[in-house]
Amino acid sequence: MSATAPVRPTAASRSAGTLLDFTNVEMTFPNGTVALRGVDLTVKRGEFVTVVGPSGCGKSTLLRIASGLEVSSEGSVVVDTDRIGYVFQDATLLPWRSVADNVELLAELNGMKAKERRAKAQEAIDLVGLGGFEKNLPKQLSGGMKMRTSLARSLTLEPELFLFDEPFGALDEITRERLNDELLRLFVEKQFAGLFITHSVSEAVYLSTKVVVMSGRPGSIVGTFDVPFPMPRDPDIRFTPEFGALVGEVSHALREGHR
Ligand SMILES: Nc1ncnc2c1ncn2[C@@H]1O[C@H](COP(=O)(O)OP(=O)(O)OP(=O)(O)O)[C@@H](O)[C@H]1O
Repeated sequence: MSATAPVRPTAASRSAGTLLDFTNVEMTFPNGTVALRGVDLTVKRGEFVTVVGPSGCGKSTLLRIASGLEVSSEGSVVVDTDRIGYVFQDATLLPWRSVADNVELLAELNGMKAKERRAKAQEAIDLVGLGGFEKNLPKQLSGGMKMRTSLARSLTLEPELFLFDEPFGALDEITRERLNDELLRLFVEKQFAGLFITHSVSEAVYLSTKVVVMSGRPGSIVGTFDVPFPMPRDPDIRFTPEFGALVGEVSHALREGHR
């Protein structure tokens, strides 16, 4: 197989509710760096899939290929939706725009009419708990509030598939845990499918219906773990022996894949 941009799905994958399907995906950059090799990955409706792996193993590359920002050099990538949300490591807010105007940006770029996008933005702002901060500029926000603004901006487009590139990595633990709970609430309420990147194994297990472990570069998948805990999740689940045991198993696979 040769370089492939994302393509539309077949009837079979559509009926299985598959939104994203990677088969034998490889990524070699023009400078010869092989970032991904033989990656098979699916994300279906109702799933929240988290990818953990060592630094530089190709996690962001995988997300960029899923979003269409990058084209894989080998393999097939099938994406069954146009409504893709993307939240980056950095909130990427425009410093001169207020929270409300930042949240409206994607809808504005997509040509949504002013009245509709204002209503959508306000709904998204309320959903992420930023009501009352609409007029604030980014410099007047905490790190957590910036990420909430970034989340709200993507929510205005009502994504079916939401891609998250380690969005909470720079936040303190309390804020991160709070945002994990907010994200789970949104996942249950808005019913998007998620593909989430993190370095934190406990964050991965807490958020996900499935955790995928990648090896060191070139990244390939060395383990897949179904997470059996029901949604919505009780934050105290983190302190149960079952949760600890699964975190242990994923951590073990991560260490093995990094040898
Ligand atoms: N445009 C590019 N050209 C050449 N090499 C690249 C390019 N983009 C990424 N790489 C390389 O590909 C590998 C994977 O990068 P990527 O950012 O996907 O890793 P990552 O797992 O997300 O890393 P981290 O966890 O540190 O964010 C790295 O070695 C990186 O240097």
